[in-house]
Amino acid sequence: MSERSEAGGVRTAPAIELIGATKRFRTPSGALHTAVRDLDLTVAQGEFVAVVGPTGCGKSTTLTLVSGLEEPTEGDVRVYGEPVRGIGAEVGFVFQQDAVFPWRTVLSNVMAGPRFRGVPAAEARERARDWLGRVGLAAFEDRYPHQLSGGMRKRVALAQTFVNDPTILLMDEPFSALDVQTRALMSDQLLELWAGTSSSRNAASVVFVTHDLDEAIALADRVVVMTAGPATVKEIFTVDLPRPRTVEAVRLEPRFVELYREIWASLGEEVRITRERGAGRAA
Ligand SMILES: Nc1ncnc2c1ncn2[C@@H]1O[C@H](COP(=O)(O)OP(=O)(O)OP(=O)(O)O)[C@@H](O)[C@H]1O
Repeated sequence: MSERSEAGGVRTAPAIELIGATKRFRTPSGALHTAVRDLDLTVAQGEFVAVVGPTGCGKSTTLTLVSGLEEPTEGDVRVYGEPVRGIGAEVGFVFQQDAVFPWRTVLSNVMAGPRFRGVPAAEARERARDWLGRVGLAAFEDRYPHQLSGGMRKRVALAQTFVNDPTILLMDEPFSALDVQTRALMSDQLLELWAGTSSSRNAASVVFVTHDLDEAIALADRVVVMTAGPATVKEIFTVDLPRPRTVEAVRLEPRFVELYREIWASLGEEVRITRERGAGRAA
């Protein structure tokens, strides 16, 4: 049996397990659409896994199964060895869209999560300020989201997520709306924040969905290639590049280029299948 951190024990189960997970949705016409099919994936505690796959194949649906927002139609989804039931307190999300409250200041946005979880205001404020410092926004705590750049808003979103001390981070194309340079800086910042959790008992495990194979290799310990929809795991590649990494430097390593070529051979085939099926066709 897995032990929970509240008991102070060491958890032995993997952070995430999807075992034969299948998800079918009923479409507006009443037909059943399979988004995820018989998917097996295990994410170890403290591991950073990137998920790549053709557009519409079922990557986001896979994340929603882990988050507890959706239940699998068949199969099991477990977090620390326990079946997922509803949204777990240990799970943090970062999506493509900003999840900031526009009417609240930066500080108030970052405090919102801990306050919602019952942390007293003074402590929540202290924790929020600590995280705003770590993401380089200490001087901006009184600003409103519309007064920030896209990259700064993303940093607020990261602070908002990490302040809740999640041990599972689900990230769905979190940086895709950013320009290339800001994106690289954000990726480095994410790697730093994630590495900062590794010395603690609650090392964070990350599942990072992206369309960008460069980003996937630069960030992850393993890259999971999904099939054309319905999504299932096609192949998993171990990224044997040393850490700490910075995304701009790691891209120049010969091993990076080799990995890119190997993974693209697998991913490109699925992208072609999806294209041949034609945009918008339901599988
Ligand atoms: N709630 C839902 N009801 C019906 N169909 C859904 C629902 N959610 C997702 N789908 C369908 O499931 C399939 C997979 O969608 P999903 O968003 O998981 O793909 P994705 O790989 O994340 O896509 P993208 O790469 O474009 O972001 C799509 O065909 C989508 O239309």
